[in-house]
Amino acid sequence: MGERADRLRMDVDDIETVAVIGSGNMGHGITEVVAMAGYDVTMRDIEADIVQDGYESIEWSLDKLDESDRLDESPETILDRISTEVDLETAVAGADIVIEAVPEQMDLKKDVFGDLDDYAEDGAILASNTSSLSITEIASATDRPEDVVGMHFFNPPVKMDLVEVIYGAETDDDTAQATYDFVEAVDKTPIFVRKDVNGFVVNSVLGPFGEEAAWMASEDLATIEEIDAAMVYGRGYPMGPFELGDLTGIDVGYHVRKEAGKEIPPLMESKVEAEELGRKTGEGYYRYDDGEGVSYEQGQGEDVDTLRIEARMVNEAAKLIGNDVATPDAIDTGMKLGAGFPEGICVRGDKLGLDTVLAKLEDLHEEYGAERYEPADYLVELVESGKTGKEAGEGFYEYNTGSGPGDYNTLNWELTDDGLLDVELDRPERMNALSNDLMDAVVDLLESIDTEDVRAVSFEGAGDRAFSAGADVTGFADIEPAKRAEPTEVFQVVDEFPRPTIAKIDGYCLGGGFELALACDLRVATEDSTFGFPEINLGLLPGGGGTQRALRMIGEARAKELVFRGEHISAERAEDWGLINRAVPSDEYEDTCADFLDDLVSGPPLALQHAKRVMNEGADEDLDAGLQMESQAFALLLTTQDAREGTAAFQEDREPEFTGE
Ligand SMILES: C/C=C/C(=O)SCCNC(=O)CCNC(=O)[C@H](O)C(C)(C)COP(=O)(O)OP(=O)(O)OC[C@H]1O[C@@H](n2cnc3c(N)ncnc32)[C@H](O)[C@@H]1OP(=O)(O)O
Repeated sequence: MGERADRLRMDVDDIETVAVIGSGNMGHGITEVVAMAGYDVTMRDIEADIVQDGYESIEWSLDKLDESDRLDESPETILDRISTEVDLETAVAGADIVIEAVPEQMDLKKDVFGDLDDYAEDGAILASNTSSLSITEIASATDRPEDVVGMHFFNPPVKMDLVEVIYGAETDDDTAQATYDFVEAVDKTPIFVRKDVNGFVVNSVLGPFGEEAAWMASEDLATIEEIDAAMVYGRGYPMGPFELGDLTGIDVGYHVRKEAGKEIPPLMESKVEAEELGRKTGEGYYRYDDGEGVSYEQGQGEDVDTLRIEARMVNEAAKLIGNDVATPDAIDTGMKLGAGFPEGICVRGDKLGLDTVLAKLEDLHEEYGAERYEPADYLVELVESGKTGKEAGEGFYEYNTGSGPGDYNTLNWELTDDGLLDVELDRPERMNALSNDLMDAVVDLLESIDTEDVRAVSFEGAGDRAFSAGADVTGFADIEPAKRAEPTEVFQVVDEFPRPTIAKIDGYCLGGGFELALACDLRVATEDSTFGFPEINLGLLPGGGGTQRALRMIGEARAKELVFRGEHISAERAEDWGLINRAVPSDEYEDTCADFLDDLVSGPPLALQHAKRVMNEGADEDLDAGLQMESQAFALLLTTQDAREGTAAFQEDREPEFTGE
């Protein structure tokens, strides 16, 4: 066990050895994640056969990851870190953190925690992977509730990025912080749930998604298919509420609501009574065994009152924030990573207008008198103080009001002292797909930043899988064709930005993502990156300049091959065809990018600006016109201080210092 001078100063660096209790779906998934991150881990279950099944599932999963090149090490190396055990005392001996993942029954969990209290090392973190039970009550089975914390992985842990870190009533801050840091150390994204509320964050907000939909269908306000179609095609959710209910099991949500003493929508009640519980029983809201299964279509449900469902989710978020359970950022991260929402619910609330959301809830409350529509105090407070959302400049978040770039939900940026504007597309859970929000953020950043402070711009994608996998296809249903008939602003703004731009590409660079990279001046990629215009497979064409920029760059035959066939090409081929400047091995990538950027940042700003302009504009002109533009720019640059400095430095055999004057 790691040395700990003072157990209250628990730190992630103290954690070396992990025990996972339970080898079912969650238990073996968590074991795999922890071992992949380099920790020694013991997985324990009550019988040798059961724990062996879990181990074999890990072997299978690691092989699959290996086949698709998703492992940094061999499956054997990772498996070597995993041992299996049946005896609980042996399993937890020496473990710095114990993660319990036994079935969701309070009595069973309390038994396990009672035993952990006896056997686990003094000061070890005792974490429960419960998705719905009270951490405070689980902790009450021990004499050390300050060491007990919730650590809710989502299913399947290997694929899902989110982990909720939940405080019980007595959880020590150091325990919670070390757990949070440990989640990051195993390459997952943690969010704090600072109070032990029913449903934690994700299930609290997600609750009304299925429930309000069921109330609406119970009252014949719309059909199941209409509501699902409206939420998916109209509002961009990855699944309809009924489709999701059938997948997770209608009884699951039903029991959670029953235990919380909530009123149950009649449709949900009748499905549970008839034991039509979803996919697992062959019938739920849809019929699977004897029917066509999920059967909604685009265009259905255009009149469905989707605000009713979204207003209730926004209200849940407001309750969590007002009660200091979670921040808007944590909630939004949770909903995107844990529930696949196209954007955070707080961002969505701000866009809908919190006054609109409040008015909807008040109308419903007046009509039905039901507690579920009662507006959260915090929501009322925001609206009364004029913080009604994005349009007002502040809601759950503060927005940029035009006095310079601000913080963005889907994009991170930093301007270094030497003038590098470092931009990160930040939607790793969606392969950094370009949502309207993200494209607006890029435009806002480039248009509001003071160009004088910038010497070069670099774009990269967050996470380790993609630069960007294209425009966000889930938002296509919202686009009005008439509005899309003009070139998309973001590609123009990047193309015309008066400083050199570079795309740093590590992973998928597809569709609109590829077009963003092509709108940059230069492109450096890892050899493992993949490029392509898959739009044709969606019945579309590259709509962000791809047909035109690729054509001019690589000629008709190759551009048409890319666009017509929609196939992915390797970085090697992209380099060979002249689509990118360099394809380099991963271990040379950062250095190569740094070399490019050093040259751009220390180069003469005015000369770079004019070189970029005449090359961009000249590409569309005949040679004479292009040469004319070039000569004019050359003459103009001769009058600059930078040109004098450059020539003087050459003669004096020193490095020039360009100032842009
Ligand atoms: C004007 C411009 C037009 C366009 O750009 S149209 C879009 C063109 N792009 C595409 O068609 C690419 C779509 N994406 C893919 O084909 C695949 O992804 C990849 C090959 C890039 C990776 O495949 P895999 O490794 O199996 O990952 P995964 O489970 O498909 O993706 C992880 C999550 O990312 C979401 N996602 C990926 N690309 C997009 C996208 N373009 N728009 C919206 N979401 C996207 C997925 O759905 C999924 O999400 P979940 O985990 O919730 O299932």
